[in-house]
Order: sequence, then C-alpha cells, then structure tokens
Amino acid sequence: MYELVLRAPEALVEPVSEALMDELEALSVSVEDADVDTDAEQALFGEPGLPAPKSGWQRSTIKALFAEESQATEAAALLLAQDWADELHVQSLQAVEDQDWVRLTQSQFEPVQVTPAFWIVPSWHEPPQQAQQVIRLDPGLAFGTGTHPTTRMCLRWIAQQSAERRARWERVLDYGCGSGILAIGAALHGARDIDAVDIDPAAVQATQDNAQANGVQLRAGLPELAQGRYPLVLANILATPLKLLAPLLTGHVAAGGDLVLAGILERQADELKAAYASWCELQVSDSQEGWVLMTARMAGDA
Ligand SMILES: C[S@@+](CC[C@H](N)C(=O)[O-])C[C@H]1O[C@@H](n2cnc3c(N)ncnc32)[C@H](O)[C@@H]1O
Repeated sequence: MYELVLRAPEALVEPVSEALMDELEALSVSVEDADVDTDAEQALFGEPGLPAPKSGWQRSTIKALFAEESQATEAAALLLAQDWADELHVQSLQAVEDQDWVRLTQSQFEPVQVTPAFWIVPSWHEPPQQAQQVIRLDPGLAFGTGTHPTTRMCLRWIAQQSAERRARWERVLDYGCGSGILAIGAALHGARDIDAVDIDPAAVQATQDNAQANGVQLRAGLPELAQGRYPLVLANILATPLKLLAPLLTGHVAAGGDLVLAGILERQADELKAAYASWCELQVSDSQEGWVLMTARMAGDA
C-alpha cells in the first residue's frame, strides 16, 4: 500500500479529493483540517525538489492510499500538471504497512445512516439505538462501505420499496458487488436467492465474508454466475461500463422487474437513458452530491 500526502489550500481540497477518488484510483482519501503552516512544515516543504510554501497559508493535509506505487506516482504527476499546481504541494509518497492501512481506513469509517432505521455500522461500533436494519461491515479492499453517495442511493431505493414490491424479490442480482453491500442490503429487506457478481476476485471474497458476517445467504462469483432473469437487478458501476453492459443487464431483468443503476454523474444521465432506450425507459429517481440513481421498470407482468 502506498500513501501520497498532499498539502493544499482549503479551496482545493474538494476538487483534489474528488480527482483522487474518481479518476486516479485512490483506495481511500482522508482530509485533515486546515491549519496555518508551522515552521516545521515550512522546513519540510523547503526540502530539495519540493516547492516552497507561501507562509501563513491555511492548508489542509490530504492523504490518499493506492494499491500500487505507480498509481500514486502517476496521481501526483497528474495533479501537479493541473492549473492549480502552484498551490498544491506533495509532502510525501511512501509505502505503508498493511496494519496502517487497516487502522487508517477504520479511523475514517463511522456508522452511515441510509434511512432513519437502516444503518451501515463497522464491526467495532455499536449500532445506534434507532437502527432496525443494520449491515455490519469491515472495510476491505473492495469498494462499498456505504460512505459513497452511489451506494447510499441504491440502499435507500431498496429500503423505500413497498412490502408488495419486496415480496417479488424471489431472485436478486447484484452486478459489480464490491463488498456485497447492496446484496446484503437487499437480503435485509426481504430478497431471497441472491446472486452477487464481480470481475474482481477480491470483491467476490469480500462479498462472501461480509454476507457470512451478516448471516445472509447468497451466491458470490464471477459474472458468469448470473443466469436467467431476476425481478431486481442492481448495478453500481460507472457510466461507461454500464453503457456497454446495457444488453446484458436488461437481459437479466424479469418482465415487470426493476433495474437500478448507479455510478452515473448528473451530466451522464442523458447518455445512459439513450444507451438503454432500446430495452427500457430509465429515469433519474434520486441524486446526491452530483451523482444520480437511474431506475427502470421493465414492461410486462412480473
Ligand atoms: C463502484 S463499485 C460498487 C460496489 C458496490 N456494489 C456498491 O454499491 O458499493 C463497482 C464494482 O463493480 C465491479 N465491476 C466493474 N466493472 C465490472 C464489470 N464489467 N462486470 C462486473 N463487475 C464490474 C468493480 O470490480 C467494483 O467492485
């Protein structure tokens, strides 16, 4: 695991963090509050090869973890090639022990509220009193702790469906399952016979482990595991793969069933609608922090 530590004025924290998470393949990003540079920090910034700071600036520390050193180096180079390079400083780039990664990730992961009654709670936290449905999750390397708005919107959609709709979920497909969080969330809301698939074997393993920790029965595997039609298909991936997967995903939705897609930015919603138009009419049914949830009900009786 490799940690890239950057110092930036507050105004850059959001765009830099977003670029790290969305485009530069960071596994996690944490931000420490802005403070005024100390002498010690000035000394550090003044090291050969590192740009000197302007004294008295309010700066934040942004720490990003990467699986590979090349990803961290490339991310630093790409960030420093932007217009804001004068104000952004690379403080360090170094290998960190796996225990540090676990500790760092754990310290960032607090209980997440999906609805007032539905929570995602790390195993080292007690669930809040009002929680009636709880997903217990230890973050692994697989994506899906519920802290990302795309995951939260999918879970909220699941929780908001009527009892009558949930009664139809005799088969459910979670395509691009990551940690398995959507499959587990669906199981807690009445889904039976769940298939959770991912191209990443680490995600398949994480899904199996997380399902077991939550007492949920499911089958996890590579995409070939998905067979036939399902009354509910969930896919939180990204716009480009979702467009390519349109015939496959729609082919897995049963007549009268629901397709729920996430990982789509607001500005990509029209492209997605067009890519799926031959099979179904996608609608934006939720949005959070620039991301949208798109859903469609397939024609025909369930
Ligand atoms: C953004 S994560 C979502 C994880 C989880 N479902 C959630 O909602 O938090 C996307 C997952 O899709 C997987 N993935 C990406 N492309 C895929 C594809 N073509 N087929 C299956 N899985 C894919 C990735 O490995 C990753 O685990």
